[in-house]
Amino acid sequence: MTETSKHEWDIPATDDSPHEGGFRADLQITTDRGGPRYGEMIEQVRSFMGKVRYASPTPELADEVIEDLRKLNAKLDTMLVDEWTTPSGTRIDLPSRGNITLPPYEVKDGGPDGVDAEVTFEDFHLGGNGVAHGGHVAVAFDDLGGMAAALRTGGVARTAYLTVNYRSLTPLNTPLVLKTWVDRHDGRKLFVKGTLHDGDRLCADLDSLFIELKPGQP
Ligand SMILES: CCCCCCCCCCCC(=O)SCCNC(=O)CCNC(=O)[C@H](O)C(C)(C)COP(=O)(O)OP(=O)(O)OC[C@H]1O[C@@H](n2cnc3c(N)ncnc32)[C@H](O)[C@@H]1OP(=O)(O)O
Repeated sequence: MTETSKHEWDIPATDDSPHEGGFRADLQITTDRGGPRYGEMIEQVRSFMGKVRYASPTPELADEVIEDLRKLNAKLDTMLVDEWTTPSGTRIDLPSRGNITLPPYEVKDGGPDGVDAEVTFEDFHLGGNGVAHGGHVAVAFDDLGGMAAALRTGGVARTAYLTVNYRSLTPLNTPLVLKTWVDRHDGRKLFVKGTLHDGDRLCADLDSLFIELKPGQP
């Protein structure tokens, strides 16, 4: 483990919250980790990734960018922590909880009845012909579908299946409305539905099953 494991947010395992596999029952949600400008840092990385998708650098510029990135990677190498203590994924004050791997979304409303979010697929999420890659649409549904399941049960659920029906093209750089809700709840099984709209136009819909995890389930 790295030096940073000594930080106060490194939560020890307890009988109530075993860490072997699965998700931690008491994963701490904070807005402190990463500092006040962590969101800006994520934004810069997102912007960079979008530019990489479209840039055609000269060999000289590629050399420069490689050197710059080596330096940035070396800086972050000094600050690596485990998945439970990184701010990425728990910064609920930031779009997509500060998780760089998700398309940026803002939860407008969320509770046991479902989640209402605004998601924007950016240049980085380009599939082809100027519209979003279907895989990124599925990622957004997976996370926000999982959130609807989690808010219903108060525990963490894992995707058993996820069917996305692509009904029309999903534009980039446009705020879209993504809704998910638990359609049926049967024991540990949560059947979650969802929709993605650009204004009145349905871009995609979701049919999925999430299974509530048992404590310590790998
Ligand atoms: C603010 C913070 C918010 C935080 C919000 C954060 C949200 C993040 C969400 C991200 C979610 C992910 O991407 S999770 C990563 C992607 N998913 C995975 O890797 C899952 C891999 N698969 C598994 O781990 C497992 O197969 C499970 C956990 C899904 C199920 O295994 P299990 O727990 O042993 O349960 P099992 O007995 O098999 O199944 C329970 C019941 O479900 C049924 N079942 C299981 N799988 C299926 C299936 N594919 N299709 C139909 N039915 C199924 C079984 O028949 C059974 O029904 P019956 O006999 O009881 O009737």
